[in-house]
Amino acid sequence: MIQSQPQQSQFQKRMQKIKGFLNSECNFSPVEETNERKTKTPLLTQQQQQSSDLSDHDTNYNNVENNQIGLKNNCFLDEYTLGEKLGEGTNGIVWLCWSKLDDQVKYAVKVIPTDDEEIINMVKQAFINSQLLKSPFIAKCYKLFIEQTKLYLLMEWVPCSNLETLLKQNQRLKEKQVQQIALTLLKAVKCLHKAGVCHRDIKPDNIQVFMDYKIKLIDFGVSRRFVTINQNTLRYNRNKMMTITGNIHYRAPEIYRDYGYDSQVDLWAIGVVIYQCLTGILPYSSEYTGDLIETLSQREPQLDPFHKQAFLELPTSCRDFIKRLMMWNPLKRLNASEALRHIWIPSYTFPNQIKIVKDDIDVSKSSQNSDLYNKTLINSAMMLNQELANTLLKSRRFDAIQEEDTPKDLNKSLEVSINGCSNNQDSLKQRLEQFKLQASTQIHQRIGGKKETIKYINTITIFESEKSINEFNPRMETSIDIRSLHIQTCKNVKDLFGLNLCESQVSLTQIEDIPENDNQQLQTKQIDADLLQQLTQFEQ
Ligand SMILES: Nc1ncnc2c1ncn2[C@@H]1O[C@H](COP(=O)(O)OP(=O)(O)OP(=O)(O)O)[C@@H](O)[C@H]1O
Repeated sequence: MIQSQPQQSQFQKRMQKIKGFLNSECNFSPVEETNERKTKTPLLTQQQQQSSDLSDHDTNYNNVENNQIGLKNNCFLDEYTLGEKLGEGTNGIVWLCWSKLDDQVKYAVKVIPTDDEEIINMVKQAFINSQLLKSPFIAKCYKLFIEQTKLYLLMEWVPCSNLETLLKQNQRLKEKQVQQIALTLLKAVKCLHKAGVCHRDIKPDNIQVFMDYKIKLIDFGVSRRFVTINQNTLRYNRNKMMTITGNIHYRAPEIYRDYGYDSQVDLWAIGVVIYQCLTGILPYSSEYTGDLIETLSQREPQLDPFHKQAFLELPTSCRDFIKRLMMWNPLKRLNASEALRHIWIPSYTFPNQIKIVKDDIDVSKSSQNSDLYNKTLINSAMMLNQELANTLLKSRRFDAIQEEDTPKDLNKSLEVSINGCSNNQDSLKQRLEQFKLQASTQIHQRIGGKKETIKYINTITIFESEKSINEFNPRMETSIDIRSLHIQTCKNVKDLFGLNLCESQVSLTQIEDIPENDNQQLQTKQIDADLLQQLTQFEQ
């Protein structure tokens, strides 16, 4: 269609402006949103401001080559052919497509009809945010074409259904399936947050689920960069977000607070998604939006969802996990890394072709299996520290879970006993003391307001090891041989962070879900002999 002269010049002007915007060292840093409250629909009305003194965190936009943004005269439809419709969102339709030069590789393209500059900037922002992310669990965005009345966002095609469709078909999913969804979703969000990006619209529609229940996160339409670096001071800023956005059923309560919110809102949304997948119901819902907003705006935690029958039927560790993700207070809520270490999240799976690098080993997972733990993985002081960190993390979170009731017994104690090698007893003791101090400080700060002291760790005892350090790891001077990690609780503590401790002296590896109708039985996982052998080889 031939444009009339005035329209053309207006369009050209706008393109000039956008080009200038893009070329000005590509400073797209999202900046603090205005303090003014805005309740807006995703994409259509959200406002973003520019700030010149803030630039991007840990990545520069030079990575985002200009040719990825189709600002030239090239039209999307000159280069790509549209196929079938894949889905429809509030702001546009998603189509299958392929390049005219190579029809073998398929893509998905979101076509957003608009000539509103604000929306153009928003989509650009979302596109740029997506460029910061490299995760197998996040759908890639390849190119953005900005044309006169349409935007074309070219993405990786994720050939599977979304979680919303799955839930419509099945209502509830099996625990194992949800565990896999949770694991991969948390990995996606961990990557997102590490890059300083908050998704802000995690919901079943935006989660594509494969046959093996691994996911890919899509739609960064309302995502926001919350970490920026101040060029003058070279210090990182964590910017609070203010805009009320995302689907109301997945919105964290702090979104309705005046002091702003941070990336922890994504963790709340994951908690809601998991709750919904396992119970078939939404934790907070109402016929009237106003009622829902009122519930979420309450200062005190609204705990009704945790008293619903469908929720109470879930296994203890699962309930514990959901509660920790749905902590009213975002500071008490697990972050993505912490959530990945929760006992409900399945361990890393070791595929047939085993390939492990040391950094990949999540020590906390090894603690779920005593053989694996004792024989192969934990053989350095560093790892011991990490293991203790996990113990303490859990202890610390024990405080957090008390959101529901006030602790009955404030004198609970926890003893961590480590079998260590005599050579390194002194340095080990020193490290542990230091660690203990740090831990108690943290706990003290956490509960300081209440002027109460809950002691989680009374003593850390180191026992002589049966074997000498050299037999295990001759290369590392500081390494120690830890035969097992024991924690001892006082008599009253039977249930720590939602899990049964059973005996007075149990290895962390033996903490398992409380079995139905058998509150004292201890279950230990059997280790796969092949896996153990492969891991042992790796250690050598
Ligand atoms: N990369 C993709 N690969 C395959 N299908 C996709 C892809 N992106 C989106 N879809 C499909 O298109 C549908 C619409 O996606 P879109 O992101 O536009 O909207 P939405 O997230 O459902 O809604 P809204 O934009 O209102 O939040 C999705 O639900 C999904 O099924």
